[in-house]
Amino acid sequence: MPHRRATDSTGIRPRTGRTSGQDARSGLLGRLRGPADLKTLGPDELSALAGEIREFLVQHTSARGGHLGPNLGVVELTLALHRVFDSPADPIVFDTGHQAYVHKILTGRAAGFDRLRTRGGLSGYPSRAESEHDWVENSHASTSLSYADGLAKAFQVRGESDRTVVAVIGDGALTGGMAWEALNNIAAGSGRPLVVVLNDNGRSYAPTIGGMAQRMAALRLRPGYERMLGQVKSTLPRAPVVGRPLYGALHAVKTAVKDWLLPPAMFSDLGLKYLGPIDGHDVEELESALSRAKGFRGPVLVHCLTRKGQGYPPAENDDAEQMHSPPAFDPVTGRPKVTPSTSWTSVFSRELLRAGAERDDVVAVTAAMSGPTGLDAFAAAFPDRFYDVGIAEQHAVTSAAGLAMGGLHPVVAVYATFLNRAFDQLLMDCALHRLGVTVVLDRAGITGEDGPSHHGMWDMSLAALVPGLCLAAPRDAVTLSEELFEALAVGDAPTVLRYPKGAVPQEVPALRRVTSGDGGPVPVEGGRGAVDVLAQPRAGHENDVLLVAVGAFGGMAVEAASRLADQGIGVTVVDPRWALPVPPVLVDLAAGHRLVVTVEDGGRSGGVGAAVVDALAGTDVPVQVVALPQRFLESASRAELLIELGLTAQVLARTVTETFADRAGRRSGEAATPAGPDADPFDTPGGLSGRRPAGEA
Ligand SMILES: Cc1ncc(C[n+]2csc(CCOP(=O)(O)OP(=O)(O)O)c2C)c(N)n1
Ligand SMILES: CC(=O)[C@@H](O)[C@H](O)COP(=O)(O)O
Ligand SMILES: [Mg+2]
Repeated sequence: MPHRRATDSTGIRPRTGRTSGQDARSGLLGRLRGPADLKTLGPDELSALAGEIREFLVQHTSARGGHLGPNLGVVELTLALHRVFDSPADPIVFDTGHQAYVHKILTGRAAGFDRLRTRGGLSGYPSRAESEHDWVENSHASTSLSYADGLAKAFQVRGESDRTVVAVIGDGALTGGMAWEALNNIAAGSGRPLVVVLNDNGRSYAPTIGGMAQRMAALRLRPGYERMLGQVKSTLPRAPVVGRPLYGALHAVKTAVKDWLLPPAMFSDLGLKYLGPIDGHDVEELESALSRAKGFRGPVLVHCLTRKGQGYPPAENDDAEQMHSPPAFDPVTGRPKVTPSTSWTSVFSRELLRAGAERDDVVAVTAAMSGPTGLDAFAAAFPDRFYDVGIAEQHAVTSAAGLAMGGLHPVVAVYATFLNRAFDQLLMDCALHRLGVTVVLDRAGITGEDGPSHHGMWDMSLAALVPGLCLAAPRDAVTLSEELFEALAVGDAPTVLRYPKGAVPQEVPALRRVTSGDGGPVPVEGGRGAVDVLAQPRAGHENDVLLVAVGAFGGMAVEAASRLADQGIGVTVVDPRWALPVPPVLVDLAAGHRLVVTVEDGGRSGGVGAAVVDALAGTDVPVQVVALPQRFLESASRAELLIELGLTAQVLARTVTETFADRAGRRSGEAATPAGPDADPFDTPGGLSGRRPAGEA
């Protein structure tokens, strides 16, 4: 349904120059202390406020990036929500939470946007520490309806029948299976006041896929629907003219006419009352529908048609993603402020395209993120071998198992943190059946400003649990290409590749590739099992330290080795390439060393370091594991967090120096670090976090 473009009434006139919290204190925004202040505003003030909010959003996301498109699309919706419901008594749960900036502005946090998504600043997602109005911090999609179902049941048990739970879920998030598990339960909760607000802008990043999305798109495009709706609406006098009661009655007539014309079978067949579709940019219409929904005192779905990027032409006209989550950009043109350097994602995209051209059994699967994971080029070149399954990682992995059973080699590209969703599918649907499915994990390790539920720090611990699964962590573009093609050569086990967010580092060349140890040649299948030596010590120090650098930390380890050589400590740096399971040749290489140190961009519990400790348990070689602490890491830039956690060449060198001096002679086979999963590896002597080595700034 083509929306009245807000630019007609609230067109954004972005100001150039520095943004400042000052604009949070000017105009209507400046008078806003909290949701209660909204209830006194009239239609014209609301329209003006919507315009101010849009301008505010553009100014503040342009500084450091952020979820501009989604938030521009929910300005009127969020205004109406806070005018109809009484947050926080009535919980408003935002699915994924990336579209909660307006909610934050309306709940007294506008001034904090100067430091949006910065270390210690305003989170880009709801934050319970920030406000009583915030409920869910997890940014993984499709969870809101389950939270809402639980909250509604809790209020029922506690006899708090005057409270209404509201869940705001996008059409994309609604493609997640968990959402339908929840809807099935919500629909049965007749006595529980729960309003599901479907924020339907027709897109995740790209247009939302699937039969449901097609059905809902039809609601917008149905011939005559818009005209009919317009005619019915135009006969409908505005509330101030006839008074709310009559307006409400006439509105009910209009809705009944629509329902009759467009019975929303999807939801009503579930037993869920359905209101809509509503113009998601008409505050008056939204308030009327939401008020009716609130009055229903049971489960009801309000279907709001919105537009991602509404009111800001660069976002409206961004056909790819409608500025879903742009990096810092020029507020006037919408163009990125910085031209991105070659990213891991772009290298993967290029190499997968090459694989697709060489092999017609290679197919690609995305969970609604073809752009961010680098599948767009493959999709354009091989549209019949590309599948977007929606925000449905579980389905993505098991349908890939089906693709493999059918004789193809699927490549499933997801962000590392979202693989958590599909662990059982990887374990039981892929590995148990010994299927050649390749999962490529972008944003592995510390990601940055998206905070704790986005850091990709769990994948190696999960992968290590899966019998038969092989995980590779490329250290640069060359090894990404090698290891991708090695993965595609594996037809009898799942393979995983993982690399971090951002720019791919300079090539880290190998001095040599070791495929066998003292015990004679080690079976190296298609590259798996071979280990790259990246640096080796001067004569006479060959057995001092073996530094096992996983993936993108290869370059840092080589630099640390150089620092250590200056201190007379000999370090052999190796990249295990296929890091899980631990290559046998690595065990051979470790033998005889006075100390083994592992360093990885992943959680310490059950990661590569833990696996190396296990592999060397029977030897007399002490092992120091350097990894991410097993806790939820804050939101900050990747660079800030790496420095804060001591994952730099300088601190790594100091750690090795301390450990070497202090522990290299310890009793046989004992891990140099207490390997308890909750022990913070950085608190060991010479540890990294909390206590910095002497002389560290
Ligand atoms: C489990 C999971 N997979 C993928 C993502 C990445 N992601 C963030 S927002 C988004 C699109 C959400 O679309 P929708 O729910 O329609 O919200 P909109 O952005 O359109 O407001 C995706 C795929 C995620 N947050 N969680
Ligand atoms: C909310 C969400 O999950 C995504 O939009 C994510 O924020 C994008 O992350 P990148 O910016 O790293 O692609
Ligand atoms: Mg959407």
